[in-house]
Amino acid sequence: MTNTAPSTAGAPTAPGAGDFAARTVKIAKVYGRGDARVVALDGVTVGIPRGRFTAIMGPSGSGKSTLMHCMAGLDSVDSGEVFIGDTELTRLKDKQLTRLRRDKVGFIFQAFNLVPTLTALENITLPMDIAGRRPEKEWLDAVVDTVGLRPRLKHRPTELSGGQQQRVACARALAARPEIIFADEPTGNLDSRSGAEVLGFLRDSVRRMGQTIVMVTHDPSAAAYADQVLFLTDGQIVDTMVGPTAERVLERMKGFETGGGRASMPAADGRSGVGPATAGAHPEQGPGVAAR
Ligand SMILES: Nc1ncnc2c1ncn2[C@@H]1O[C@H](COP(=O)(O)OP(=O)(O)OP(=O)(O)O)[C@@H](O)[C@H]1O
Repeated sequence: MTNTAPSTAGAPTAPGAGDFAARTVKIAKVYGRGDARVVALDGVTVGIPRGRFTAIMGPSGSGKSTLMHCMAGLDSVDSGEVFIGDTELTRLKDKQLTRLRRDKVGFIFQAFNLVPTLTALENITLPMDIAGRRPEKEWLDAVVDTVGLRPRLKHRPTELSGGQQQRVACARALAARPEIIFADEPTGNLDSRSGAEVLGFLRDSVRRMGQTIVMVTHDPSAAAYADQVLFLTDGQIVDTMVGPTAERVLERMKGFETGGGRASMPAADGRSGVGPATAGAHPEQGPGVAAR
């Protein structure tokens, strides 16, 4: 895969806010007090480009899940702003936030979170049933075929393999055509073959259906399915890699272990580092900086 990020000089304009399915502006999140105080997010400014697959990586405790939960409106921030599309989440009342999550956000978790008494198809359409929305038949058919579930639609979760259950969870997230899907370690409970299948479906849904997906992962091979990888350490985004490969992601992660976190110099090929990576750039900062 080649780097598609334009050089700063060649970029006609910085991407606008409308190019991002979700974005944050200087968000901070602190847990605990006194000796127990932990700065989980330390002023993160980032945009998640529409119609792209973005992975978030970083050492354990770097703030990946906190960032995802704050962006998805599952957790609150202490300061800063979070947008899903044009909507600023911190200004919403609880009911409005619940509605926004229901209508605009899809989730895929490590534990598949399927309802055991419902069939695969009933699980897929459950969020829309709860919202009182009728699934669009053509779209639902396309989703079911994309994840290869047609022969299994009448099966209950216990009659499905782990990989098939996660495909049901992917279809459930895709079926409602959300603005953005957040996936938290979606392959964490799967063997490598089922994991590769699920990642393939996620990538296909981005390529073929224009879905926007953000995925937290520890696995460089999983991150390599994404269009870009954001690297977090100590609650800050320190690097962006466009067109990742498992080898380059692994190499970058090793740099964090050896203390190479913040001082991320662009690689010689310009494909990594706080360099000309427009994909994760924030509109207020122009191209070239993914955060801060
Ligand atoms: N509810 C909480 N109360 C106190 N501290 C928390 C809480 N949630 C997270 N933290 C702390 O915030 C920091 C960031 O946690 P977070 O779970 O976002 O990291 P992570 O990068 O997702 O880690 P991992 O890869 O291990 O899942 C960690 O130091 C963690 O201990």
